Amino acid sequence: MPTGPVNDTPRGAGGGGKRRLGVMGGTFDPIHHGHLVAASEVAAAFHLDEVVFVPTGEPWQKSHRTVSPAEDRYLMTVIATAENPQFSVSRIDIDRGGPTYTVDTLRDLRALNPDTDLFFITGADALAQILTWRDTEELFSLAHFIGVTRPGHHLDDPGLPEGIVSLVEVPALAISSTDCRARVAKGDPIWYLVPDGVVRYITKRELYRGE
Ligand SMILES: Nc1ncnc2c1ncn2[C@@H]1O[C@H](COP(=O)(O)OP(=O)(O)OP(=O)(O)O)[C@@H](O)[C@H]1O
Ligand SMILES: O=C(O)c1ccc[n+]([C@@H]2O[C@H](COP(=O)([O-])O)[C@@H](O)[C@H]2O)c1
Repeated sequence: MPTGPVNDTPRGAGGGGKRRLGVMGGTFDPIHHGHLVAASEVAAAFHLDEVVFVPTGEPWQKSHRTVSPAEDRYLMTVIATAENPQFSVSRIDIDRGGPTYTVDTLRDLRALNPDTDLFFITGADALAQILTWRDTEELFSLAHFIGVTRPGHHLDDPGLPEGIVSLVEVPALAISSTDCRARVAKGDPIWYLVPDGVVRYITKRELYRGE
């Protein structure tokens, strides 16, 4: 359930039966069970109708490292979410091209989904960086933000305007994409850290072997 020092009631709650769309943005290189559990928990706690996973095009704050091709990250995200009728995947950030800014993601999703309240889901580490994102004033006007707990990171409101962020405790899964990539590179298993289909896709496409 939502916890924390901030207002737990999203602005859209009870807002005349509007559709409630969760947005899970990420590089998903690869997608893992930490992402899926976070989205599932927030969907339940905030009575979301759907959660759309949005793989980044070019994640500008990860420019210090090589990111796998967008099509591989997109397909892994589709494979991982395919069985859940509440989950979908959007190509908007990939197809827009160039560096990915969440303000563009949310603007585009607003245009595509009239009469819908947006809930952007972030882990504690991403939330801590949010004031460094592009156009934060407009960003915070487009969605309610939901920060979720993540092992190794402290979850706190980093100073968003009042009522914009809710903090939610989710089951602790100490999984990161970085660790999954390192495991594949070393020949260690990633079974049960990522969905089975994603393990098979990584093997088929020989991702992460040379890292
Ligand atoms: N284990 C986890 N628990 C909760 N939230 C998570 C977890 N892993 C990632 N997230 C959140 O999911 C979103 C997308 O994360 P991202 O795709 O960058 O995965 P990552 O594991 O952090 O990747 P990397 O290790 O390559 O930086 C971010 O908001 C991040 O905080
Ligand atoms: O808008 C920005 O400037 C911005 C900067 C860094 C990250 N983000 C978004 O935060 C989400 C998680 O990013 P990442 O890099 O942790 O995968 C993803 O949707 C990114 O597009 C957004």
